[in-house]
Amino acid sequence: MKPFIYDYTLDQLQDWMKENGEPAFRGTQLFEWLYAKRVKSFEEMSNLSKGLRQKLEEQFAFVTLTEITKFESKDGTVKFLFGLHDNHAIETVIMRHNYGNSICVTTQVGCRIGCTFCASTLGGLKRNLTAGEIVAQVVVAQQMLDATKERVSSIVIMGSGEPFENYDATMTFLRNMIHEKGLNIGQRHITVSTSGIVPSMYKFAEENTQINLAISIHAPNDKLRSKLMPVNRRFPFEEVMEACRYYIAKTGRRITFEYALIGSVNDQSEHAQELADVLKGMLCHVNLIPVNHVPERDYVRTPREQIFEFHRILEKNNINATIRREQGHDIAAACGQLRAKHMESTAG
Ligand SMILES: C[S@@+](CC[C@H](N)C(=O)[O-])C[C@H]1O[C@@H](n2cnc3c(N)ncnc32)[C@H](O)[C@@H]1O
Ligand code: SF4
Repeated sequence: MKPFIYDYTLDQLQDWMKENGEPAFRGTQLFEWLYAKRVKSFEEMSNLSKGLRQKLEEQFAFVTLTEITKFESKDGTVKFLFGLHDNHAIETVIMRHNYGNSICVTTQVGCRIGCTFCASTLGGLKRNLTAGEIVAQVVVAQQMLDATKERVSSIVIMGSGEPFENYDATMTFLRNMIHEKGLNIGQRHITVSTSGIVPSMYKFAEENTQINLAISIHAPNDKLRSKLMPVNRRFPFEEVMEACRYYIAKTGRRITFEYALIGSVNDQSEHAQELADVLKGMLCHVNLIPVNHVPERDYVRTPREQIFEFHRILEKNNINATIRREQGHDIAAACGQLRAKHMESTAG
């Protein structure tokens, strides 16, 4: 199979041009066609010679995603189920906010991490996405928004999969998203979320970017976290915290902790106090997320009053926290659910 043209960075495209007897700036032109003009074929790249377009066509594949379904929620959220060339399916979501459009991208087909509350991991990991398959999710979303002259203004890597277990593809994707000759998305408007893959957290601290880092913490201690997230046995709570402290010291940047509130499991006032004690003095923010119901799990949501109480305890302890506003609930926006349903309906 031919590699995807979106798998490459600008530098790599320039190198390819030079190796093929073309000046490096042709690589820049190609990059602009892909990201700034968002054409759908090599044929449309009118400032490249016919011979060069043919060569590109022979060596690279262009389209990587086919739309299986698209759901639109009342609040403007759009959820795509895309088919890949090998018949796997992935989800991508566009969320409309008053400050702009945010896109939630997927980095793997499924996930092997096994968090007990997450639909993405139900069938295990099928495979990593290539950088180009992650890029294409944003390009297709932007092509849809082009019709109404809107743009993707922020990106969250919070779809299915663990981005820090597909590190190189995720970094290539990020570099292409922030490039000024491409979609030029502000680094501070991009967030990568991890379940706490410690070696990749250290690596990310050295990348010298302004991209936000979010850690899915979901518990205030080692014991409870191991129950909810088996990955905690590989990278224990204290090691994750140590990596967070290193990241903050190295980058001077604030970390976001994501905490899904699960009724009577991790949502009691003692949990809030314990979390506050652990995070005291850290440059951080806590994002409280009422857990999305996953039919295969019997977790229930925390009652509203307890969510507010949890929030109050954090704030009283000077821990900056917000309760996440939910979007797309009416189309099962919870990550991985649309794909899980699709797999069920196509099985056998
Ligand atoms: C699907 S994960 C993808 C990124 C990465 N694998 C991670 O865990 O951070 C994105 C976020 O969704 C959260 N999440 C997963 N299932 C959820 C559920 N049923 N309800 C609420 N949040 C959930 C995760 O904990 C994580 O914070
Ligand atoms: S929450 Fe993230 S790491 Fe955990 S299973 Fe889901 S996608 Fe994987």
